[in-house]
Amino acid sequence: MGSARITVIGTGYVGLTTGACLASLGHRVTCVDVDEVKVARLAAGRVDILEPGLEELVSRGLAAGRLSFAVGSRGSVWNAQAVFLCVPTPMGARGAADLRAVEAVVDEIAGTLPPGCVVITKSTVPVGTAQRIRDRLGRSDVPVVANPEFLREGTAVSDFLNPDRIVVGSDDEAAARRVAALYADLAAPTVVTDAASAELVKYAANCFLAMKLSYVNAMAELCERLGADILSVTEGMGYDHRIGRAFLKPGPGWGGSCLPKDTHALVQVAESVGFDFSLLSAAIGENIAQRDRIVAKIAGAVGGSLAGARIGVLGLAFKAGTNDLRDSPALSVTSMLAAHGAEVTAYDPAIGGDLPGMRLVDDPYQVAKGADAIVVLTEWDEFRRLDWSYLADLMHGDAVVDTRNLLDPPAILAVGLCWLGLGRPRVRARATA
Ligand SMILES: NC(=O)C1=CN([C@@H]2O[C@H](COP(=O)(O)OP(=O)(O)OC[C@H]3O[C@@H](n4cnc5c(N)ncnc54)[C@H](O)[C@@H]3O)[C@@H](O)[C@H]2O)C=CC1
Ligand SMILES: O=C(O)[C@H]1O[C@H](OP(=O)(O)OP(=O)(O)OC[C@H]2O[C@@H](n3ccc(=O)[nH]c3=O)[C@H](O)[C@@H]2O)[C@H](O)[C@@H](O)[C@@H]1O
Repeated sequence: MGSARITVIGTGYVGLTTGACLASLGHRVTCVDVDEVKVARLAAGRVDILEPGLEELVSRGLAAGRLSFAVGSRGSVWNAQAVFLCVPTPMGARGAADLRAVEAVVDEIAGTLPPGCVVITKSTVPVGTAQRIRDRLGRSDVPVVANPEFLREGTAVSDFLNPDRIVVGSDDEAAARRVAALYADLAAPTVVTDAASAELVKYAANCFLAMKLSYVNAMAELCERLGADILSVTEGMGYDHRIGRAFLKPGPGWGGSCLPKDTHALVQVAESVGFDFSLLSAAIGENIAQRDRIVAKIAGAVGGSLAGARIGVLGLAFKAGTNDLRDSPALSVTSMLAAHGAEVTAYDPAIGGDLPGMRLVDDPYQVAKGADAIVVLTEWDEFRRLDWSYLADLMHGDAVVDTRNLLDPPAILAVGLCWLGLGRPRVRARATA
């Protein structure tokens, strides 16, 4: 397909990035959503999610006439050659993926899809979904192709345009190759396979990453108990090409809109075919334990009890570079602190407004006023550049709990504060030791 007519349904992180990037590759793209306000803002070139380069790409697409926005999918597919489904597939009952949005869209478009148009699942969907969509569409002239997306939030545009690989799977190989051709200009390694394998690649990759993180978080805990330093341990591991350096940073647990729901969904899919995926279940359990350990560490830093303790939190997003709070470990930790009776004041450079269980402020120094401890939960770069001497003056206590190992311990030590990282030796100022 040289320049194709494409409809993208769902304009969230994946849909909007897909639409804007495909338009930048020369395709003519209509992006559709049920949210009328969002569509109106996008049509005016306004992007509300924090994604470097996305707003510029949307503006360029609009100006070139290659990108447009519409409400409702039924009227937006009649002349499409390819329709991408990018709607949410959140965690549903017993951890399974909730496919109601996908099914609703399929029902809406079934009657208006032109013959030969390819329907593509870019949403993360369990094995068998492409087949179920085919059955639901009831259209022998409309092939369905699974084409999972691997972009990360915060780097969505650059990940989409520089993918490690493209995966396309269908029981109609020609249709899979037509979809692969949409990305020809990206010159990425391409896996052309059956639909079930393509669907499983996505879960296999996300769940592997989640297991790697649970492993490294457990290793950090072991380092603390054994007197080793996780930085040296992961450095030593990372030089092994079979392991690699990426995804070896301990933190307050892995979160976000995908790893948590996808791990649960795969455990559930395995269960449905009689396989107890205990390895993956253990990684999920380890992720819950990690949050408990962080809360215990903070309690220990303020003398054992959180009741009445004043905790200043730096960072709420599930990772730096995004304003997404979905399944953020930072939010679970802050709500656990509040549930234990702590008074939480929090700051995040990308988050404003009101959040339950905390006072949200718009200046990092305000979290320090009268605080017994400052806790770093998201690895925003700007926290490295804070004036720790000023923060120490504002604080009541002396503990800095750095759950991302982000800060420079000697700088904290130099102003008389105590630094506690994850899996690292505790650093305490000599005067207060
Ligand atoms: N967020 C991410 O980094 C990634 C997400 N995914 C997968 O992509 C899918 C979408 O995720 P996000 O983009 O994060 O979701 P999102 O929540 O950011 O956006 C989804 C959009 O779909 C719209 N929508 C819902 N029902 C609709 C309908 N019936 N018709 C039209 N629009 C509808 C919503 O209004 C919203 O704008 C999920 O399956 C997710 O697992 C895959 C890779 C990366
Ligand atoms: O399916 C998805 O939605 C996406 O899920 C993740 O991307 P994302 O959710 O944007 O976040 P990651 O960068 O993977 O981070 C996930 C969590 O792990 C944590 N993390 C990551 C790396 C690390 O070294 N340490 C660590 O604690 C992050 O803080 C965050 O809470 C995958 O990385 C993407 O490939 C995938 O497309």
